[in-house]
Amino acid sequence: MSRAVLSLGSNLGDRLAHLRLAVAGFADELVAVSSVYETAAWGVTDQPDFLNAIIVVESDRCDEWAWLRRGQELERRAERVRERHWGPRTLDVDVVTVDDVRSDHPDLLLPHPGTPTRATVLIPWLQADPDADLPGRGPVRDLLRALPESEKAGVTRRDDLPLS
Ligand SMILES: Nc1ncnc2c1ncn2[C@@H]1O[C@H](COP(=O)(O)OP(=O)(O)OP(=O)(O)O)[C@@H](O)[C@H]1O
Ligand SMILES: Nc1nc2c(c(=O)[nH]1)N=C(CO)CN2
Repeated sequence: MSRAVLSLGSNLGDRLAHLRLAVAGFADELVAVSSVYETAAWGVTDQPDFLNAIIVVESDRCDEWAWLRRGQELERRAERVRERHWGPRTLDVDVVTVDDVRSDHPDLLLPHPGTPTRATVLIPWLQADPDADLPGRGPVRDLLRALPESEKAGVTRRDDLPLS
């Protein structure tokens, strides 16, 4: 059995519809789903706010590469156009972790290297799985506690935007 944590993001077009498309694409494998969070853009900051969420999925038919391919297929279905690094996108599906798998292959870095510093990942992940652990780095709860308040301030839970 393979268990993956996937980060969903959208800041173009109908953002909620794009996240819902991703959740529907993993409907048969869903174990946990966070709320939707509205988040100020990090990295490239002159772009619209994102909606972000975390889903936890499980299957005995997927390995880490299959989870990546499934996410990329959903990005294509959302008509994502790659224009700019860290730029606006209809749908981003990042593989945050797959069990304890470590990978330094550039096409699939695991755990996803941005995870420890991204409140946009850690906050919804902790909600979806209060016992979450980032392999090699420890409890998500502790990583989140270590982040500056300024990083967390831009992350707002939006329970008025249900994923299903
Ligand atoms: N853990 C991972 N999850 C998703 N894509 C990954 C991962 N590790 C490496 N990649 C590679 O990253 C490339 C796409 O990156 P993308 O344009 O989505 O990056 P980004 O989302 O803008 O930035 P970031 O990865 O820092 O969030 C793909 O070629 C994909 O194979
Ligand atoms: N708030 C927020 N900002 C971002 C995000 C994201 O998912 N949320 N993704 C990016 C590229 O992956 C760049 N910036």
